[in-house]
Formats: sequence, structure tokens, C-alpha cells
Amino acid sequence: MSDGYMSGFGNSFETEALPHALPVGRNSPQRANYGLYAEQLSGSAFTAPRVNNERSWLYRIRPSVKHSGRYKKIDKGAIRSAPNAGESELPIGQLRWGPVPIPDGERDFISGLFTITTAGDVEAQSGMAAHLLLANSSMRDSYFFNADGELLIVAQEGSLRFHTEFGVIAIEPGEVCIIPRGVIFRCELAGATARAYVCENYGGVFTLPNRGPIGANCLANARDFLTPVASYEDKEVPSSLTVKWCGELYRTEIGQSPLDVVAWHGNYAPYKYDLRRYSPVGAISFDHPDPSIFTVMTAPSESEGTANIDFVIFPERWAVAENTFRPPWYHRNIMSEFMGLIYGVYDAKPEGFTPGGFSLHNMMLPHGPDASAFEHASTGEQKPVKLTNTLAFMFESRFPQKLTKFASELATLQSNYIDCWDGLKKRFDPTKITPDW
Ligand SMILES: O=C(O)Cc1cc(O)ccc1O
Ligand SMILES: [Fe+2]
Repeated sequence: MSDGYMSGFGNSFETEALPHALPVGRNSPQRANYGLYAEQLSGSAFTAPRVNNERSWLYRIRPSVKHSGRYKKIDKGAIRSAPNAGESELPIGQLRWGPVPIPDGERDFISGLFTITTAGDVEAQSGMAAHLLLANSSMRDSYFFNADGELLIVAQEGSLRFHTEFGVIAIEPGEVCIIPRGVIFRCELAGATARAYVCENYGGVFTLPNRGPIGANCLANARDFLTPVASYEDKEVPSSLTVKWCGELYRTEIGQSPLDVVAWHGNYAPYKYDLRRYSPVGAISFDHPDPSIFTVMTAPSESEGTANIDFVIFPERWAVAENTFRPPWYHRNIMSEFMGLIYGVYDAKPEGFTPGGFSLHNMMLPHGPDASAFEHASTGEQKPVKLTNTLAFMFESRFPQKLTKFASELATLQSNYIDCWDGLKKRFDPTKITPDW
């Protein structure tokens, strides 16, 4: 299967791995060329408004009903879905973990998925889960699809190659990809191990945020999103297909690769994006704007401006604001914030928040810069400073994120995390408008 991409976000694409495999001017001819079967994959209700109507037509060696069979329920390992309340005994609090080592034993994209949080309700198609992928093995003759939502995969260490029904997507740290709900794939590792953060979106699909007064350019630009060209496997070997469906895992044995789509057209397809292409817009005079200015993609809920999930990044940029406390302010937020660090240092947490680690600042729980970041940002001359070699991100949800037992028992959970605010001493002195520092 070859790599090759088409540029654009949400376009109606068309691509064929063999000439004339795509029917012209119709979707479902009496006989498709090359003896292919025509099949529609719908990501939205048939009658969804045009703006969020998503479907593709696939021309494949076998209809996907032939890549199905008698499903058996299998052990779901460390994968959890919402609602999953009460699994963790930990009281509420600000939480942070160091990077989790790749566990022993063979761990592929399925057995290497470890759920950290769940939010909302998978069957109500609303909410999300944050997982870690800790993998040391490629999927061989083994395929997967997630009926419960689309997967946003954020590579952190090691490169991943997704062989999908629609073609091949390769990502490295700094890049992300989206595999839509229902799309079958197999994940290969480029090296011995890989670590990624995975956001499972149970709700409406990720889209680009409106830019409002920013205008037509900057932030994530549509042309930088890449969708694979058609590429297929014609391979008849005993294989398995695993499905995540309403929170459970099921497996069926099949006699061939289900990645047998020779041509496809439509707007429901996987894609990737290089986060280093993101063009941030920020404060060029004073004050620290809301982090929503760094939204890469948003998965809306029914309530306008109140996202099911916002995918936000904190990329390399200049900090130039004057007479301004430049790091994030202290805050409490109705939304819940799961953060990860792909590489470098995050300005609000110079220590303890390490690449591969993650933190959870849940609904209404206060947080902000640690004592040393506060000290540093509150003193000194405010010259322009370039924040280099840094890439953090946030999965921010309107729903509280419930911890899994697995996450609550991780050895890398930092029990002393809240001590990072210990040094924030009382500075108040009613007799001095300008206190000494
Ligand atoms: O808590 C965090 O570090 C994320 C964050 C960053 C920011 O610049 C403003 C608000 C916010 O929640
Ligand atoms: Fe925050």
C-alpha cells in the first residue's frame, strides 16, 4: 500500500488506485468496473443538513458484510467507556502523571490502549474518552474499527502507520490523525515502541473552528489537512477484525484483508495534520487571551460554543505582551481539561509536566502556574521571548472527565502535584500599593 495524500478539510474527494475504478456520474452502477462492489459508509444521518452531512462511497473487492461474521465478545483489557463513574476511588483534585512506560507483553493498537478518563455517555453519542496508546507491536492480519466514535491520535513518541480502508496515513510526533467512526484500519509501528494520546469522540465530528474577526486565514488552515489516496490490499490469509461497540470489544475471524477498497469518493475519510503548520494568533499588546485562540479543531455539542471537545495546542510562539502576566492566569473552568505534552516544556509548569506525561484539571477545580512559574513571570523585564521547542495540547470537554481505576493506580501519578502551588505565599499588604518582590 502506498502513501500519497490529497489536501483540504472536509472536501468531497475522489481517488482510485486503478484507472476507471470509480464510476462516472453515478454511485451505484448496475455493474462496477473490475468486479468491485459499491458500498456507502455514512458518518451522519442520511438527512443531516448539508453542512454536516458526511458519507463516502467505497468500491471494494468484497462488500464489508463479507469482512464480518459471528462476533465473539472479548476481554476489553484497559479500555473503558462512559459512563464509568465510580471505578476510581480517588477523591477529586488536581492530578498529574509522569509518562507511563510501555508495559510488558505484546501491545498493539488494541491491547496497548489504556483509558485514562471518560466523559458523557457513549450510547448517547455525546462525550469522550482520553486514552494512552502504549504500543510495542504492529497489528498483523488483525484489523479494528471503532463504532463508538472517531479517534484523534496524537503521536508523542515513535511513528505510526495506519493502513485504512481509505489508504495509508503515517504520523510522527508533532502530527495527529483522525480515523472516523466505523473506518477499518490496522496500525503499524515504525520502530520498536510508540506512545500516543488518543481522544475518542463519541459526539459530532471534529471540525475547524470559526475564525470570527480573525478572518479567513491563520490557526489551522484547511489546505494543511491531508487525506490519503486510495490504496488496497488483495490478501487472503486468516485474519481477525475487532470492533469496539457500545463500550465492549467483539472479534470475528475473516479470511482476507478488509482493506480492499480500490477507489472511493466522498467527504467521510481519515486525515492527518502537522501541528507545526498551525499559525497561532495571540496577544501582541497586553493580557493573556483565553486558550480557545489555540483551537485546532472543535467537536461541537448541541449548545453553541460549548464544545463536546476542543482540541487545543500550545505551540512554539513569541510571547510579547507588555505589563502582562504572560503564562495562563489562575482559573476555574466549567469545562474539564486533559493536557498532554508532546515535547519540550510548558510555560505554566516548568517542572514535573514532562513529555509523555499528562494532567487533569476537572470541572471547576482551580489551577494555574506553579510557584516558580509565577515568580519568574511576575518579575524581570518583559522583552519579547520566543517559546521554542514546545508542544503541549489539551482535550477540553464540556463534560467532567471521570478517572479510570487504571489511571488512579498508575505508579507515575504524582502524589505531590498540588505541592507545586505551596510556594504561592500571601503577598497582600494593605499599606503598600506596590509591594516589594
Ligand atoms: O490550564 C492550562 O494550563 C491550560 C490553559 C492555558 C491558558 O493559556 C489559559 C487557560 C487554560 O486553561
Ligand atoms: Fe486550565
